[in-house]
Amino acid sequence: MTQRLVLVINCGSSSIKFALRREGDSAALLSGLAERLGSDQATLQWKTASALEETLLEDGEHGSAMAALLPLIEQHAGQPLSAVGHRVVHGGEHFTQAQLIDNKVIAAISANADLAPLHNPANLTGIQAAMAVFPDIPHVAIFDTAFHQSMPAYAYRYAIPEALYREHAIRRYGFHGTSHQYVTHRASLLSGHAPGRGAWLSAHLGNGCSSCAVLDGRSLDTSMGLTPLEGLVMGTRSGDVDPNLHAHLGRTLGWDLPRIEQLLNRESGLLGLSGLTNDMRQLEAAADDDHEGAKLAIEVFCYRLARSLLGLCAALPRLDGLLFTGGIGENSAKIRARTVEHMGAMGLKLDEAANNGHARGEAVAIHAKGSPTIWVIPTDEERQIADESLALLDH
Ligand SMILES: Nc1ncnc2c1ncn2[C@@H]1O[C@H](COP(=O)(O)OP(=O)(O)O)[C@@H](O)[C@H]1O
Ligand SMILES: CC(=O)OP(=O)(O)O
Ligand SMILES: [Mg+2]
Repeated sequence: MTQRLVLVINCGSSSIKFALRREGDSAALLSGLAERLGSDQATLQWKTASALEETLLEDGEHGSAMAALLPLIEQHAGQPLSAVGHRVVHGGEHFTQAQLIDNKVIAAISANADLAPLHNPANLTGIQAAMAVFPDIPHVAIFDTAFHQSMPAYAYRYAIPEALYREHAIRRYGFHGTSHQYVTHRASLLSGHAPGRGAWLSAHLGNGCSSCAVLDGRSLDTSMGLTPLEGLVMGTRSGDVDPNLHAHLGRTLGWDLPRIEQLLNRESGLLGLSGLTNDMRQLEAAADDDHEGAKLAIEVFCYRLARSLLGLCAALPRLDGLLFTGGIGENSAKIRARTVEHMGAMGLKLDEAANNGHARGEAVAIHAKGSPTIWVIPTDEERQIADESLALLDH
């Protein structure tokens, strides 16, 4: 029997990540990234086992990026696709698992757009563009929120009147579930636990950042909430602020809600603190050159992350390990070191040589002797999405 092929689309506001995966293979046949969409510098990069290529996209919108992907997919597939799996960030309370996309599912994703303004509208654009290009195969939505539906009520409820939950579904949802699920499962295998078992803290640190407590494959609590703004300091998002900030800015500066939303989602976080950039690699370089804003942004990022992780220990009966993943978590020895320095209360300590010597793309243990385990585990949201898409077709 031929192994099935799945195309995975992870559509962001200005980028599309994609992967073509054959069932059972450990590596993607083809993977790539279209970025700076919506600008005149949009590019499409893709790689296979043997090549890495890049081209400029003349009309760099999501639709034309999707159209540019098609010939690449056909060229590398060698057989028809069985499904397209789409990352969808906010699934609300309706979606606890993968869904075959139809008009009803599209309407529900659209209805959740207010709760993930940076993400759901872009996810829908990707779905519609891919459906236009591949109209005859199943399209599957995999939700960032689904994995966190196992959280107990005491973790997901806000301390506000009950009617707001009952009538308006206002509660904590959590995001990056695909990534937290993937890395904690890998950690169980790498650490010699039974598959999926163990008590883990997971730190997903990319442009969006979240932490999560996972026990035996179930999310028990996480740092993001109703929307992907709650919790940690991120690239351009503030994470937690005093909720009275909204009223204060309204009263004292006359700011309306869209202005405040813009401030907290797009102008804050590492960018806001440093006054320089949302990009951690650039911040680290600037901090090395003694840029005060960059140094402070890094300090706040690490301290707030450690505080969140220590807080999440409340959800776990013990700690088997701490996992770092995402662009920052996988690549920045400095961020890992500074964060773990704040976590001595839980007995966590890094092996400096292992932390500094970590090779990109590999899963490695980086803890000192006597410390709970600490791992760097490259995430693979696309692989998890491909697996879940195929599992849905088999149901
Ligand atoms: N070598 C590195 N050192 C520090 N930060 C890095 C490094 N490589 C990537 N990053 C950071 O990772 C972040 C992007 O993470 P990524 O997971 O790719 O983002 P996304 O959430 O868009 O998928 C950026 O802040 C980038 O600067
Ligand atoms: C939910 C979220 O923050 O996603 P991303 O990291 O892709 O921005
Ligand atoms: Mg991400």
